[in-house]
Amino acid sequence: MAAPGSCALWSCCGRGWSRAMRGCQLLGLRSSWPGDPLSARLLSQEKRAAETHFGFETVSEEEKGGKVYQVFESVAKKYDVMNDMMSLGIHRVWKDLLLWKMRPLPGTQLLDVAGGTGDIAFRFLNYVQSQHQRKQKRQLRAQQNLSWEEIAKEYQNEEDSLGGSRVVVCDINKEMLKVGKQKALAQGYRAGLAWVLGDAEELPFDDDKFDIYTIAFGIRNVTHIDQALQEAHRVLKPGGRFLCLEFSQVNNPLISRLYDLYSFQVIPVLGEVIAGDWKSYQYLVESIRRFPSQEEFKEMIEDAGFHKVTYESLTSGIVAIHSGFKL
Ligand SMILES: COc1cc(O)cc(C/C=C(\C)CC/C=C(\C)CC/C=C(\C)CC/C=C(\C)CC/C=C(\C)CC/C=C(\C)CC/C=C(\C)CC/C=C(\C)CC/C=C(\C)CCC=C(C)C)c1O
Ligand SMILES: C[S@@+](CC[C@H](N)C(=O)[O-])C[C@H]1O[C@@H](n2cnc3c(N)ncnc32)[C@H](O)[C@@H]1O
Repeated sequence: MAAPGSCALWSCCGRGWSRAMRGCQLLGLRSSWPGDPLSARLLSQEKRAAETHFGFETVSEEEKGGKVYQVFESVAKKYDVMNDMMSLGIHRVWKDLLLWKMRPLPGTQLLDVAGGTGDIAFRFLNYVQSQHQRKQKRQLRAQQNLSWEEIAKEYQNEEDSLGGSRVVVCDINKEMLKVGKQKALAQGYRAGLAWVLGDAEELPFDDDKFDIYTIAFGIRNVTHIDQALQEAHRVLKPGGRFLCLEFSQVNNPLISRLYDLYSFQVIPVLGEVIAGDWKSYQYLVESIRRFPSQEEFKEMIEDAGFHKVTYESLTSGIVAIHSGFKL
């Protein structure tokens, strides 16, 4: 396996330790010796608290990052085709809806975390480009006496065709980014697009930098969701918006039965047949069941400091889009 975002794993272990220390400090135990009974109890509680889930499996927090890395390293090349096959193309509609909800303005600086192979970024670039072109056409129509050279010049500046908008795709997985970059090249996306290797829990960006933060089908895989939400809050400018598209809780009992059947009986089989990878797709369906409900996730977003948090369930709650603002 390639180095699984080695810095991310280091920082994960480091954070576990520093959290334990911070907990002791808050309890006024800074000078206590790990050998005394109270400290030993606190440390063993900390050790238990450091367990988490990888699908239905209980694993240590340190292990989870590496396992998630392996999943996406393994599926990267077949990722896009799998999504179309498994969802019969429905994931495209969900992603389009995320963009329609976002309605980015000219000049928007977007950070797409866990951006993988670039689906949200490409939609963003299409959206801002078509908005900009519409505006440009309106302006050119209003200026009747321009020469053809002036008109041609308006259309030629590629950077400017986005009206100053930019998107940064940030993902922890080298293989997913590699597929994304190849796709961008093949589909002609170049201007206004950057690819950054980074962990949602420790974003490599300054404070107050972006207008919009998106995370689509990503947050479910993160070890410390609360930490990722705090990072989203940190990197957004005041007034900036958080948008998350993620699997959620189905609210119709009949659809829920069919959904379970499809998820557990069909998806891993498709994973095996198309991508030669049953386990990764078993993890996908298990991780979906482990993810908090719409209301629970809304509270987590509020706890991270976001305001005006709302959500919209799509396709009977199979997925939901959560939105919040940094004020
Ligand atoms: C490793 O981690 C991952 C790997 C990835 O490739 C992707 C992700 C993240 C995910 C995305 C980027 C989104 C795209 C991927 C998916 C949507 C796959 C996950 C799918 C589910 C958990 C199930 C829900 C699927 C859908 C809503 C798509 C529509 C599918 C159907 C309508 C099923 C049609 C299938 C058949 C007719 C085949 C025969 C099926 C059976 C014998 C089983 C019984 C099933 C049914 C009778 C129908 C199932 C009905 C539903 C699912 C309910 C649909 C409800 C409505 C349309 C309202 C990643 O993390
Ligand atoms: C299901 S894919 C979603 C990709 C893309 N957003 C989409 O909608 O198609 C999940 C992505 O989350 C990434 N990921 C998992 N844990 C992460 C973390 N801690 N930080 C950043 N990205 C992470 C994976 O590498 C993977 O590319």
